[in-house]
Amino acid sequence: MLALEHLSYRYSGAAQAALDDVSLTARRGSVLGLLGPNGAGKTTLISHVSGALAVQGGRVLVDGEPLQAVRARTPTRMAVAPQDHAFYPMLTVTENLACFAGAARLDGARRKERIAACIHFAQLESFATVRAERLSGGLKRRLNLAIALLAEPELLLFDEPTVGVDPQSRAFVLDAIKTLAANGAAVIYATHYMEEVEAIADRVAILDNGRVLRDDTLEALLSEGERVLTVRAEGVDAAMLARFGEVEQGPDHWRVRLAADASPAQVLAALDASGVIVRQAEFGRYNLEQLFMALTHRSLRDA
Ligand SMILES: Nc1ncnc2c1ncn2[C@@H]1O[C@H](COP(=O)(O)OP(=O)(O)OP(=O)(O)O)[C@@H](O)[C@H]1O
Repeated sequence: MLALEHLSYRYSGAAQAALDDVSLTARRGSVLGLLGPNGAGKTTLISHVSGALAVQGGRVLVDGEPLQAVRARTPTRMAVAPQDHAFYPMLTVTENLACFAGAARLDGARRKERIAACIHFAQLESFATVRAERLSGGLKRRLNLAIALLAEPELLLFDEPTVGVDPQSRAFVLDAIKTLAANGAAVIYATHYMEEVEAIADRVAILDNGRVLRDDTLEALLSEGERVLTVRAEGVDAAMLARFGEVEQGPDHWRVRLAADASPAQVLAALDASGVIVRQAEFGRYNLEQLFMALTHRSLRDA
């Protein structure tokens, strides 16, 4: 549904591009997890789709048509649940929804029906008459979600919607987003929590320094791990390992992404034959965190 093609963006005065040749697709019925540390470019990317930033280089297409044209004709086809709280703190939950329903040009019976449906979807019934400023962090996020859903958008973008949220609301928000995709929406979910991406995304784009390092199905990214051998040993050098696959040296270990025809047993036998004493060897799956570290040489949590 949404296609970003070679999108590049540099903030005025910035030394580095915030987005550098980013190409990605978001499909109906699917969650695209946008995973990257602070400063990776997630918000910049989302701001393009929300219309907050004008395209400098590349294209943003919705079903093949330029985003700007689609937005001008049907502005409510897409919605963003931003990182910040996007509501009026002095108004109650229902008053906020009524206000945003007006802005989305919903009226009459449909307006009433959508407000009730969104309150119900975000499970905010007990808080309908509570002023937004008095809600907990988790409830505020749920209000953000309810507002984003008012006009039944086909494309939904979430920017770190669970930051500062209690575990119960976090689980609720993740489930709700999964349901929206299952009902046919195209969802982009930006976060730096890889466990959330593992929980809800069908496809994952790993973003760092404005560039897409990987873009693949979650399954494909996770299955890469079956071919990774980590070794802790004295006296190893890269040349001993290079013929078995791609070699990386960590602070106290060597990691080999095994080539298709290499097995962990072959590597260990070769090290043994070279007189290396292996202290520890580990063969297993990459999870997203390890994949991220392998790609960027830093941790997602510390980044
Ligand atoms: N208004 C701005 N002016 C100049 N540079 C900016 C501006 N907003 C963001 N940047 C820079 O652009 C890069 C991408 O930032 P962006 O906010 O898109 O990243 P992010 O992945 O959303 O991170 P975060 O989770 O911290 O919001 C960063 O280097 C950031 O410092």
